[in-house]
Amino acid sequence: MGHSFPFRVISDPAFNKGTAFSIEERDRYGLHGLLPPHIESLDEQVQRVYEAYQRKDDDLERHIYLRALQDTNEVLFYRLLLEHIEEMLPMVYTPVVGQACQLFSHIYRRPRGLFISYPMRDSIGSLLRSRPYPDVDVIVVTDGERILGIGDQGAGGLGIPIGKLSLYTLIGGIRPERTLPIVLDVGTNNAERLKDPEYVGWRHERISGQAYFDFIDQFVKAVQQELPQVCLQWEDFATPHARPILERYANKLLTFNDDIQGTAAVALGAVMGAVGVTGKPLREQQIVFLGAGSAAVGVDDYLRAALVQDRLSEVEARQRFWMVDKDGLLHSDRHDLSPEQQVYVQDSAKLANWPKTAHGAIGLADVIQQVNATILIGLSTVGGAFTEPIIREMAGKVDRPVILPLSNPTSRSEACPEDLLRWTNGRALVATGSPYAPVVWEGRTIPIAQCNNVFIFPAVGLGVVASKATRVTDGMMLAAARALGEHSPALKDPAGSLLPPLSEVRSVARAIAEAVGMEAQRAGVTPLTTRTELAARVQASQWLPEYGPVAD
Ligand SMILES: NC(=O)C1=CN([C@@H]2O[C@H](COP(=O)(O)OP(=O)(O)OC[C@H]3O[C@@H](n4cnc5c(N)ncnc54)[C@H](OP(=O)(O)O)[C@@H]3O)[C@@H](O)[C@H]2O)C=CC1
Ligand SMILES: CC(=O)C(=O)O
Ligand SMILES: [Mg+2]
Repeated sequence: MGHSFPFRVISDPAFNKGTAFSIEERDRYGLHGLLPPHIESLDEQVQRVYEAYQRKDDDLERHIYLRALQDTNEVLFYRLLLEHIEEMLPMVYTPVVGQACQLFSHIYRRPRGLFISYPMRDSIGSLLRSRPYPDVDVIVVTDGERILGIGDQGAGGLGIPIGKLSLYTLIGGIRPERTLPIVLDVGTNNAERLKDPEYVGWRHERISGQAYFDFIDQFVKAVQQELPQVCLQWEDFATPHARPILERYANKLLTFNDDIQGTAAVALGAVMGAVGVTGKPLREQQIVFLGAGSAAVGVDDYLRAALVQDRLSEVEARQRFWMVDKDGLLHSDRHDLSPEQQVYVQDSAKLANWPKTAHGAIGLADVIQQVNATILIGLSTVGGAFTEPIIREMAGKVDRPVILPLSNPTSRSEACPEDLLRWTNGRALVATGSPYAPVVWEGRTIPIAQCNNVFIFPAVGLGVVASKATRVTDGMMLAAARALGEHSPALKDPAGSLLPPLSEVRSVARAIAEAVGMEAQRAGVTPLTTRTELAARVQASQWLPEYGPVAD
């Protein structure tokens, strides 16, 4: 038996106001009796749910509580988050969302988003037509294979698109009912998930090779047919799939890969802030990376573009990168590298006298010993890899070492800020992928910036929606990075954070969205308008969680 509309209005999280429904609305929708008689304001509701939240005594329970609130009343969920953004972002996003993905099958409550599983590959169009709301501005899709730094989570990976889209709404102001999280369930190679009797995904090893790419093609075609204007964001795909997918579709639809392009833009923004503090121009930096996967190579590509803009030749710019992966430094004698990685190899002839392992590999410690590194970036998934000797060695050769351990979640961070500041006598300029509390050093409180693509993707979403762009170009992402860099508190105060505080993230998102929209016009991927008109559209498009009239 289906529900009548009066019941739906309180069971649909996009329209539900709970105890805030007015007398007129209660009359109109027949809600008397279903709700307690006292009518609350949104502020009173926020107070009540915050009290309930504070009663939870572990982070996973806090995550579950917030997700349940999101599935009950979205305005209230987003208002609560907005008022407690620093406290709650880690609960809906990294690090706690990692645990939520691992335990997805155990904490699953209500449907949100779409499961598109491989056995249903010939009905993707009809699965998309089951979406709860007709108009969609942004899809975040994952196949669950490289969830943060914790690997293959199969269908549990859906937790990431749900979390990312919450931030598109919270920060970018994309209306909640116009977002759609999707998991492409192509199986899992995670033995623990496969043997878990409660696993909710398709119990099968991952589909690979041509069959995998054909499936992606079927998905993209169905999206183009059903939602031709949507922005399709790829998230947490493993490197062998992430780059080919991006290259195949970037020029054909409104799409981007957040781990490659969003990470690159935020890292460039943070580096710009850091370079402003050190006083040493970008063209004088030597940049060492631990990790050479899709995130790291994405960051290389944008930093390289910035180095060339700073008057280095293409060849000189490439030589500034020292990339270390599991098999050591990337150099010209290695035959295991992808074309994107080969751009960053060092000439092996120059390394002849460097110390090497028995297998001929050059590790991070040796690179730091041989090179006067000024910037050290971690995108390796290896918690604690920036050890005390490595950091002390680096800090012995540079006044203000820039150290960015960017891997997520917290357990995978290459170092914790407190150690980095201790080992460098408070001189390091630090930003991390997951959030950390400020560090007190010799009586000074040092804020730790969260260098995470959360500063970019919601703003890019807002920019493309407001400007009606039809593509996301690298130029638009670089414009986002520059706009973010200009908001670095460190530019005004050398003791300030490299990136803005979360309390300013919505206003910074508007500035980034404008820069993205202007660059989209320059690139010819959106109709022309004035900066003033664009700014007005950005402002008007950024939804604020407030109760409005209920749609009939
Ligand atoms: N802060 C942020 O905004 C973002 C952070 N990230 C984080 O970045 C990390 C990496 O993501 P991604 O590039 O997509 O993942 P990949 O798996 O593609 O990359 C990991 C890289 O690290 C290397 N690596 C693994 N173990 C070691 C080791 N012991 N020593 C040296 N190198 C090692 C891998 O080498 P090999 O190829 O040889 O295995 C690979 O090059 C994740 O933790 C993710 O959470 C990602 C996006 C955004
Ligand atoms: C932040 C992010 O996108 C990641 O760690 O994968
Ligand atoms: Mg990611």
